[in-house]
Amino acid sequence: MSQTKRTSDDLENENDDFVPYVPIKQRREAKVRKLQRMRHLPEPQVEREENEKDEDSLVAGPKANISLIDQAVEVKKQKALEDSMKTDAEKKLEEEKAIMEAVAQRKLLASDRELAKNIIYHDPIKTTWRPPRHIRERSQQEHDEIRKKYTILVEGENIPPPIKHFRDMKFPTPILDYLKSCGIRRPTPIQVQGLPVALSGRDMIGIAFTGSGKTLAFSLPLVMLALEMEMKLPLVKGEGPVGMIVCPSRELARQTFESICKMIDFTTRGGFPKINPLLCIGGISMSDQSRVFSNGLHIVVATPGRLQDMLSKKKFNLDLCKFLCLDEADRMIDMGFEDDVRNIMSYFTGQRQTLLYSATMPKKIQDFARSALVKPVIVNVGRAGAANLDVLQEVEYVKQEAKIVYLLECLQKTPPPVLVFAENKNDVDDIHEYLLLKGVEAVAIHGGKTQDEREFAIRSFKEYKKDVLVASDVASKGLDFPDIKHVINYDMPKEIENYVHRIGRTGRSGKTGVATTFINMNCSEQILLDLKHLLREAKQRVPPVLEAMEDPTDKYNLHGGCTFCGGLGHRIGDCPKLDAQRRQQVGNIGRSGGGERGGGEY
Ligand SMILES: Nc1ncnc2c1ncn2[C@@H]1O[C@H](COP(=O)(O)OP(=O)(O)OP(=O)(O)O)[C@@H](O)[C@H]1O
Repeated sequence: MSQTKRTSDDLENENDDFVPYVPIKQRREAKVRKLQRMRHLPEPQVEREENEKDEDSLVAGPKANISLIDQAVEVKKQKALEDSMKTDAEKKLEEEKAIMEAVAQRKLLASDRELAKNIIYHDPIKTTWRPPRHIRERSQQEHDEIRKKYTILVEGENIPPPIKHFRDMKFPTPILDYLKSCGIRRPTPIQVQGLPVALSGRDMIGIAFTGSGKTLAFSLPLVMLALEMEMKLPLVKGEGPVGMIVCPSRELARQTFESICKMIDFTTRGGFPKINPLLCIGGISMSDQSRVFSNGLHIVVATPGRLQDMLSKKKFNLDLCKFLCLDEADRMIDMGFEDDVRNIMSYFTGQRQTLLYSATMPKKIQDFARSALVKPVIVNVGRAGAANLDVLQEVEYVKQEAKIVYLLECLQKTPPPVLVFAENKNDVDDIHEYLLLKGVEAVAIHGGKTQDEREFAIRSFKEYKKDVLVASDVASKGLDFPDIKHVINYDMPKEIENYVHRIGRTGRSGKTGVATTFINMNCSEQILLDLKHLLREAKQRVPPVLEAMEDPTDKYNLHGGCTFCGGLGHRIGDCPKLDAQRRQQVGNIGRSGGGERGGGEY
C-alpha cells in the first residue's frame, strides 16, 4: 500500500516538475519569435503560415473545383464576347496580320558569307559627292516643300536633299550633253530625289511609276562612280567591275546596257578615261563576252543566271565592286531569283551600296529587302503599284470569240507603233499569224522564241520597221519603246501588277498614250475588282460592267488594299498572287531542288 502511496506522491511530484517535450525545431522557432518580439519585428511564424496558405491556394488554383471542359467553355464565351465588341474592320485587320506573319519570309536577303561571319555594316558607303552649297544651306522645310511639289515621299535617316536641276548635281559637261541629246532637260521626280541619294552613297529602295526615268536614276551614279575610280587609279586586266546592275530579263539588261554605252561614248569623247561595260546575259556566247576582260572591267549589266555562272567560273570577281542595283527588284524575287541574288551577294568581299528599284513593290518585298540594306532611304513617287496617269485607260467587254476580229478594229484607234499583250504563248502566236494574214506588219515575242528571234522582234519594232509587236509579259516589264501610241491587252493579266507594267509601255517620259483592255466572263472577279479600283484611283472611266460589281471590300471600309500584292480590289485573304505562290510551293514539294528556280529569265 505504502508502496502505492509513495508511488502516487512521487507521481504528483513528478507532475509538478513536468516539462512537456517540445521538439528542437519548435523550440528554435519559439526562441526566434521571442527575439523578434524584443526587437519589435513581425513574427516569422505567422508569415510562413500565410505563405504556406498562399502556396496551397496556388497549387490548387481558384478554379480547382471547375472541370477543364467547363473552364474551356468559359474562355470561349469570354473570347466571343471580346470579339463581338470588335468591329468587322478590326477583326479583318487581325486576320490579315496573322496571314502576313505566316507568309513573312524567315530568310534574309543578305549574303550567306555575311550571315555566316555575322558581318553587319552600320554606316553607309562614303562618296566624295556633296550637294552644292546653296542646296546644303536650304532648310529642312524648303526640302520638304520641293518633295511635296513633286509628290515625293521619303523615309529614312539623314536623307540627302532633293535637287531640281541636273546642273546642280555636279555632272561633268559630257553627261549633260548626253542628257540633252536624249531630250532630257529636267530630272523627273524619282531622279530629283533618287540621284542625290545614290550619288551620296546611300542604300535605297526606289519606287516610281512606269516610264518615270528610273533607269537613269541608277545608271548615272554608276557611270560617275566608274569614272571616279578609273581617274583615281586605272583598272588593269583582271580587275573590276566596280558596279553591277542586275535585271530580271535579257531584254531589259540589254536596254540598260545600251543606254550606259551611249553615256560612256559621250564621256570618252569628252576626254574622260575609257570605261568598259559588259553585258552578261544568257543567249550570247561567253567567249564574246570575255573579250572585255583584256582590260579592266568597270560596269556589268547582267541577268542573275549568267552572272552567277560567270562568277562561279571566276571570269571576274567582285573584290572592287562597290555598287549593286537590282532593277525590277520585286519581279526578280517573285520570279524565284531570290537565292541567285543572295548567292551573287556572297561574292562581294567588302561593303557595297545597294539600290533596289521598281514600279511595283509590295510591302512584303520592301521589308524582306531591307535586310540587304544599310540605313536605307526609301523614295516613293506615287503609290507603289499605281498606274501612270499619262495613260488613258479604256476597258471594253468583248466576248471571247469576238476578240480577234475586234482587235483589228481596235488597231485603227491610233497610228502605230502598237503593242498587243496576251497571257500565253499560243495566243501570241495565233494573234501574230492572224495579223500577218490580214496584211499587218507585225512581229511577236515570247519566252518560247529563240534569243535571235526575240532580238529581231524588239529591234525591228524599236526601229519602226514593224507596226505591231505582239508579246507575252516578256516585254511588259521595264522595256522602253520610245513612242508607243497604244497598248492593247488582248486579255486581262492574272495579277494587277502585270497590268500596271503592261500599260506602262505607253505614256512614257511625259507623253500620253492609250491602253485598251478586253475583259469578259473569263476574267476572275478579283482581278476585275482590282482593275475597278485602279481605274477609280487614276480617275478613269469605269465601265458599267465593272461599276455594277459588288465590292466585298466596301463591307470593311478599309483602305490601302492587299498588303501582299498591292491590289486595291481585294484583301490579303483573297490575294490571287499569294494563292498562286502557295500552290506553286505545294507543287514544288518533292521535286528535285537541283538548280531549279521558280521563274527563269523570261
Ligand atoms: N528626266 C527625263 N526627262 C525626259 N525623259 C526622260 C527623263 N528621264 C528618262 N527619260 C526617258 O523616259 C523614258 C523612260 O525611262 P525609263 O525606261 O528609265 O523608265 P522606268 O521608270 O525605268 O520605266 P519602267 O518601270 O517601265 O521600267 C526613256 O526613254 C528615258 O530616256
